[in-house]
Amino acid sequence: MSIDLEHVKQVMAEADCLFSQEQVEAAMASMATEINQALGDSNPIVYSVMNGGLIIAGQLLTRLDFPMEVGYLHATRYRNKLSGGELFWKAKAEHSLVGRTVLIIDDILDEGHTLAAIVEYCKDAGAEQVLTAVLLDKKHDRKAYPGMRADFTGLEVEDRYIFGFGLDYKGYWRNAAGIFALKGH
Ligand SMILES: O=P(O)(O)OC[C@H]1O[C@H](OP(=O)(O)OP(=O)(O)O)[C@H](O)[C@@H]1O
Ligand code: HPA
Repeated sequence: MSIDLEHVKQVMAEADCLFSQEQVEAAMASMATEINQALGDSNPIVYSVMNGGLIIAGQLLTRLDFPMEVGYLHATRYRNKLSGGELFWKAKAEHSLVGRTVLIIDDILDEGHTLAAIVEYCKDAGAEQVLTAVLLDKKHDRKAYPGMRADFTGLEVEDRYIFGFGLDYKGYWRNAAGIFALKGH
């Protein structure tokens, strides 16, 4: 489906900037410090969750200072819409996860169904320990289970439709260097 580029530009022009690039980078630096302390000796496999996890993973990984293997998983449940549906797997792990520590990196824990399913998948595949890191945790009471949190969180974000730093508006603005909220949502 094609989208009107003028509309895409208008969305950015009208959006509210919730966090600047500097604030996001400071949050990633704090996450990296925590992850370096927690996982330094665990020889983990680190997976980014495509597509949204691409930017945060790329920028977080260079701040991590220990040996690791890196790969990606691709699971999606929003598919360019503003609300989530059933989880659709596009790519699963290429490594054996048996006995391994796995770190999953994603852009956002919104309702948490995506991360919950990925953690379950990794455990079913034999991972000894599965940890999760998200740039954003959206504040609301609709989590997959009460009190759900990632092991490492960068920033808490209000309950609006968010884009930038990997998060998209209808497939666009993943490249935006800040965290933005859609006008009226
Ligand atoms: O916590 P949840 O409510 O499950 O939502 C979070 C997930 O939604 C987004 O992915 P999406 O399905 O939009 O695919 P994308 O990464 O390709 O944008 C985001 O990147 C997370 O993976
Ligand atoms: O607020 C959001 N924005 C973009 N993608 C998302 N996936 C889950 N929540 C969001």
